[in-house]
Amino acid sequence: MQEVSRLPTECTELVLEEKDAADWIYRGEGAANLVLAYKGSSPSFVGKVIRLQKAPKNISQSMNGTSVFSVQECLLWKDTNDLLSSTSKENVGQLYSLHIMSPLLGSEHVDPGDLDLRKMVGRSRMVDGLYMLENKASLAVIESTSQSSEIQMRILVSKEFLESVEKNVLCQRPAWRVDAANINILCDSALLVSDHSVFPHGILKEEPCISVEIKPKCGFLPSSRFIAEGNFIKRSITRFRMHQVLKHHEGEISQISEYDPLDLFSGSSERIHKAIKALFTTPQNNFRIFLNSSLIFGGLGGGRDSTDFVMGESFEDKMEGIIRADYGLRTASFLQLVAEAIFRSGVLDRLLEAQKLDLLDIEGAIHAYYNIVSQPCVACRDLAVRELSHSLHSISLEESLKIVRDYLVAATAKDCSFMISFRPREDGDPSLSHRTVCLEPINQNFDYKVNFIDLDLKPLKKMLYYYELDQKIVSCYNQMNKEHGISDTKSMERSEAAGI
Ligand SMILES: O=P(O)(O)O[C@@H]1[C@@H](OP(=O)(O)O)[C@H](OP(=O)(O)O)[C@H](O)[C@H](OP(=O)(O)O)[C@H]1OP(=O)(O)O
Ligand SMILES: Nc1ncnc2c1ncn2[C@@H]1O[C@H](COP(=O)(O)OP(=O)(O)OP(=O)(O)O)[C@@H](O)[C@H]1O
Ligand SMILES: [Zn+2]
Repeated sequence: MQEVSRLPTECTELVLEEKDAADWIYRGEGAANLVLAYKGSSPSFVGKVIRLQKAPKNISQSMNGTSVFSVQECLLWKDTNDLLSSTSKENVGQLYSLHIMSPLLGSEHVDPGDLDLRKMVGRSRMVDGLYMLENKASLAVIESTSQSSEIQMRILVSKEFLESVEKNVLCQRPAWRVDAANINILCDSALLVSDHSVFPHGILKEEPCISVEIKPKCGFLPSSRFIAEGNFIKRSITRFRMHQVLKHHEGEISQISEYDPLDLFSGSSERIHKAIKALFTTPQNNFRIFLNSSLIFGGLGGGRDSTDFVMGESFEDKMEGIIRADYGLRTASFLQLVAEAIFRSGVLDRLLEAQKLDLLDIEGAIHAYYNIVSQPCVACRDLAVRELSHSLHSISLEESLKIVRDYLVAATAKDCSFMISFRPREDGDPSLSHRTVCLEPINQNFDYKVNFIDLDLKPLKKMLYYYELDQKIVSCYNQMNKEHGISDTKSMERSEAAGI
């Protein structure tokens, strides 16, 4: 607690009011949050984005409303520092990202920031070597070793600010996102985080920064012994690829993605390159590119099925002055650069390990879930499943909690995204503040950094939904295979031929 007294005591409260709304512009959104970037000049906000919670219009979509922990969730996360004692449930996401996801993925890739602590209000305390500054709606978490930086913090937002922002961004939001949810205007705070599409101070120095956002999804094939025989296809085709078939079947996408997560997570530079090229061809909501924070490629707001990927002039033209390759070669060079940096960073190795915490697959974890909620197991209504999995219903509560906890952590790792940002490095620049990668064919160096985004806690009550969706994905895939005369064996042979 002593060190905390070194922190400034005279603080000014930060509240975003209606008059501030014009300074915040639409950056993007997912199912649960809407993100705004700052275009004003206040030093407190330059280089930041705010993440606002959304409120689903349809109650059945409100799975993410983790405003209150259930009794079982309290059991699940009881050993996680501070998660349950947080004064505001909105802070849970931050603590989860800090205490659970950051150690798994590497703290250097999880939300570094440089917000001025003097703007922080409220009381402070120290927990496990971390400064926690907190008031009713704000929380900053600062590593005790950190000189001047925070990780992320909440700021207060007025209802009028939210209403005004909601109006301003409406025309930029994809219609299907507008239909699904609005900004939650009952929320009185927002998460303020570093804008990962720029380098710190990049805007002020006017250096070009090109940033790629990738949602890689699950990068391994499950091998759990609890997978039912009828679902064996899961061992040879990724969930992503099977889910594509379902999405296509349901008209959610008009084209099957060429991307296969197994390539991206393969650890082979050639296959990573193949994955990046496939993502560029069929970006869906898995790939977008920003130039100086503006989207230049891919769908805004989690575009599901954009066919018009490039905004304005061609991507090749946009790379002029950034990639020093001849006209016609810049796009290919850039994709090679992205692949090379991902390969060298090793960042996906850690993400894959986190995803693999899902040891038993949902077909195993679902039984542990029912042990925890003490309800009749829905999966065991099927006799064959009951026989295969009966051992899971005799394990201890602690074992069940561990299985489900690990499953949910893995679910976050399977759904998060990362942003990899590049800025050309001046020849002869001796500073070594970031990692550097060289685009060999043209001998051009770039600084790069990698940051994970969307490391939210998944609610326990999603387990049944996960089980049902999994069954739906597999049965749709099997059905399509049957209709097209492709047997499981043939699918497996194809996968093997593709080197999977
Ligand atoms: O189940 P999935 O794989 O479809 O993942 C959902 C994502 O769909 P997609 O990546 O397009 O297939 C989905 O993304 P979109 O809304 O489709 O862009 C969400 O990320 C969802 O998470 P949450 O409900 O916001 O916590 C994701 O749900 P979780 O399964 O991660 O809980
Ligand atoms: N820190 C950040 N820096 C820059 N851009 C960001 C940042 N956080 C989010 N974004 C942008 O905002 C978009 C939506 O954010 P995010 O993925 O956190 O939403 P979400 O609703 O939690 O997503 P999901 O649908 O996966 O649950 C991202 O796709 C990204 O383009
Ligand atoms: Zn069961």
